[in-house]
Amino acid sequence: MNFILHLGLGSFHRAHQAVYIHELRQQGDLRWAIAGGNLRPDMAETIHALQAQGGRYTLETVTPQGERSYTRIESIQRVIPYQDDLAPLIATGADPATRIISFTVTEAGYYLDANNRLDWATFPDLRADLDAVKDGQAGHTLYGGLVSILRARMRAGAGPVTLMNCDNLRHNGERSRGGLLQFIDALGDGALRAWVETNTTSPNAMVDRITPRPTPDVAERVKAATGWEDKAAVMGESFIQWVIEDNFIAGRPEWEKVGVEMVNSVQAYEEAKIRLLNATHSCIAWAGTLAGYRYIHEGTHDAAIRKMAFDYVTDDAIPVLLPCPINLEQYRDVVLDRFGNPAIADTNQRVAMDAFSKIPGMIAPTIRDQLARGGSFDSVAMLPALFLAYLQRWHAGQIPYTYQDQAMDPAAAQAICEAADPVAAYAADTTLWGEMAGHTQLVETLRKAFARVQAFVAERAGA
Ligand SMILES: NC(=O)c1ccc[n+]([C@@H]2O[C@H](COP(=O)([O-])OP(=O)(O)OC[C@H]3O[C@@H](n4cnc5c(N)ncnc54)[C@H](O)[C@@H]3O)[C@@H](O)[C@H]2O)c1
Ligand SMILES: OC[C@@H](O)C(O)[C@H](O)CO
Repeated sequence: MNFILHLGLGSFHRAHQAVYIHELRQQGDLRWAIAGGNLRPDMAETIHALQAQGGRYTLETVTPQGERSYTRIESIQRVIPYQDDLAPLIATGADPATRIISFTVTEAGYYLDANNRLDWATFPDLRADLDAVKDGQAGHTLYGGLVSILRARMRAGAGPVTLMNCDNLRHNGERSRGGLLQFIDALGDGALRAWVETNTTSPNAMVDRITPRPTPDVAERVKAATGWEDKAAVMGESFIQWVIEDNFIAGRPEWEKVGVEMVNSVQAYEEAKIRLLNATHSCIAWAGTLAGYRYIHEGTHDAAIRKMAFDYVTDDAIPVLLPCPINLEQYRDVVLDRFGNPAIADTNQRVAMDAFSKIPGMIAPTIRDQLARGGSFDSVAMLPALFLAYLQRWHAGQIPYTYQDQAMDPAAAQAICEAADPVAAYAADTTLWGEMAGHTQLVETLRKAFARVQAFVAERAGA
């Protein structure tokens, strides 16, 4: 049997990649299975539960009409519990039966700046990881972890392996490969660099299925529907899509038999997904939080919030994506319908997170493209303006949930909020804006957008 070693055994992997392999196995193709674990000591309870359940768990899916279905997923054949030296993960990665190493480590797990350079200055944990790997310890960022695994694989002569990124990141294969090679260069390991260049490929991919953080009621519904006491149940929308560039150096599952689109270039799909779905999702989460909503579907059904999202896509995002083989107006409408499904009950908390990675990765590119073509970017500017208002609430301790942001420097965020001119300070932040930081048109457009956001917030406060 061939293995995919997956790093980052979160909800999304279990509602997406694991489902496709499960479906292949259900068709009788037992040639591939998944081994998975985390690079960090998080989700200990879920990993423990998964291990106790032999890697099996129930997936609940919900259609736009609210119909629910339950499937017991059996493709994760090996659950690798976390240990500090990552020895079991490294051993699995160095096993010749492992032909693909895939990963979901969140958008914040890549540490790249707008020029695709590793941002050592902003992310001290990256430097700490490099030092740990230099000292012969296992790395715990994606790059340090992969170096530990790939060095062991090279030494074991275990052969080529595909590195498959499944995160929402533009050019996700290429960019994470670039980060990995820079990390190896910083280590000064020329032999590993040469081995990686010859023995690995990194296909780009677009992944899609809204997968909320499972709440206790998922397990309750699973129990009621199946009788199974499942401590690792997940839920997602019925919609699912995966488009992958067909660039696998050591073989791959016959994914096309279960609906995966294998293509030469994923670019049109990823741009549509990142700009029309992910950026819009963040818009609704930030605006929805400011308006006092808890769930994404509530903000989606609020006419003012829906208009901000619709105008952003229509006025500013679609024009810079044309020409495009995808019908982008239709894509926009389907996405808004998906967000509006109350049965998904996805929270603003999950979607609002990691803005300091999502703004540069998902929103700034549209501003950059509009600036380059001399176009207006009033509608897209509403998104970062919403986040500035959100950040000010966070600073005032008024966000009604914990805001998580791995890329945010709290001191820099505090300085923005306390500045005499917060808009100018925000527009000057290089983590968010790269080379556009401080650009006059950026400052002025953000200022106008922020005034509109303040009017929206004031109106809601008075309502
Ligand atoms: N949930 C969705 O709707 C969805 C849909 C499409 C794509 N994705 C992608 O999957 C990612 C994870 O989503 P999820 O729902 O599984 O989240 P999750 O919180 O359930 O899991 C996050 C996983 O990432 C790992 N991780 C987090 N930060 C890391 C870091 N800095 N270095 C190494 N590992 C790290 C954790 O160990 C965990 O395994 C998203 O950030 C996104 O890129 C999610
Ligand atoms: O925008 C937040 C994402 O996690 C989103 O749920 C996902 O990308 C949908 O595929």
